[in-house]
Formats: sequence, C-alpha cells, structure tokens
Amino acid sequence: MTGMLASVASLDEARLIAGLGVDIIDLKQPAAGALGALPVADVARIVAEFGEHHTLSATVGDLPMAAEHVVPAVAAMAATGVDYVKIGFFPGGDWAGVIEALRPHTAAGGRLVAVLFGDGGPELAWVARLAEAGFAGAMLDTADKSRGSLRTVCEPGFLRGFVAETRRHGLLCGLAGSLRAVDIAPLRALGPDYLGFRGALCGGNRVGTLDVDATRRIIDQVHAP
Ligand SMILES: O=C[C@H](O)COP(=O)(O)O
Repeated sequence: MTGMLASVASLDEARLIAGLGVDIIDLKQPAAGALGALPVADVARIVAEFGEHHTLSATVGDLPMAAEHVVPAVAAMAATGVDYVKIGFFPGGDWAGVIEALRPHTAAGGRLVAVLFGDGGPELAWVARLAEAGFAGAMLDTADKSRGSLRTVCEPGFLRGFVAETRRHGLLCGLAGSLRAVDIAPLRALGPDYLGFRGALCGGNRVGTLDVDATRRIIDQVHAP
C-alpha cells in the first residue's frame, strides 16, 4: 500500500496532524526552500514528543552539494533521533563526493533518503550509487515550486523508471512535488512506498498554514482501497 508523507513546519503543526494517520511526518521549513530545514532544536523537541509512536523524517536544508556542507548538517539532524534524514541532491556540485563522505554514516546505521529533483533532470543511474553507499531511500521532488506538479515536469516513463530502479535496488521510494488530489491515483498506480505533500495540505500555498480537513482528504485518497 502507498503511504502518505506530510511535511510540517512546527511542533504545533505536528500536533495538529499526529492523530490523523499520516505514515511519515516530515519536518521541514518550506519558507526556507524546497527542502528548507527546521532548527535542530525544534526537530529534537518534535522527536521527543512524537518519535516513539510516529515515523519522522527531517530535511537538512537547500545546501550546496559539497561534503563540507552536507555531512555536518546530516550529523546534527541525525543526532536528534529522527528516523530518516532527507538530503537534497541539487543539480551541480559534487554528488559523488557527498555520497562517499556519507558512507561512514550509513555504515553506522544512519538512515538517509536522497531527494532528487525531477525538474533538474537527474540521471537514474544515481539510484544504484545511492543504494551501494547504503542509503535507505530515494525520493523524487521538485525544486521550482512554480512549475507545477511532479507529473507536469516529468514524463510518465521517467517516473515509472525511477520507481522501478529504486525497487530493483531495495530502496524506499517516495514521490512528491506540488502534488494535488488529481495526482494521487496516477502516481499510486506506479507503486511508490509513499507520496509526499505540503502545498496541498495548505490550500495550495506551501508556506501557508496547514489545514486539517485538507490533510484528512489527502490521507483518505492516498490510503483508499
Ligand atoms: O516532501 C514533500 C514535500 O514537502 C512536498 O512539498 P510540496 O507539496 O509543497 O511540493
């Protein structure tokens, strides 16, 4: 069954949706970018309140793709006890160096999810490299939120290929990127582990306030038989 990931920007928002049946509560600051990070202290507070009974992920921010930026941010976020740390692989920079520098972290049991950006035209060959380096999952998202949903910026064949490639390498597979209700059925049909949402939970404005009824409607559609 496909699960639902919901991004929240605060402890208050986590409290609002904690009882609704979201599969992954994702901690991020949308106002700070596609994968804007919450302060580590805020994440630690949310983990303390919800970590025992909920699966939590947290982003490390829209960082330059260089080991000296990414590795300390991952270490700090992982130290909060969050289940998954999400790392944006933005176009350009040293992807191979970042992956290599994170190897000790995955070898020590750290669960990392690489977020690739569909609107950046990532090569699917990276999925195998991530799996080989011990990443737990890979996700497709969009960096430019003004360009429409993941289904607008990616060909169906590319999305199918991404899901197949993550499956082939045993990675957790997530799809996100300005997804709306209309995207749920076609993307569910591809068989990802989860679909991720922020904007659709806030009346279309991802930096706005999370709406509980909108969140309920999306959960029901993602989980529909
Ligand atoms: O990880 C999922 C994202 O938070 C999705 O955000 P978005 O729906 O605003 O693109």
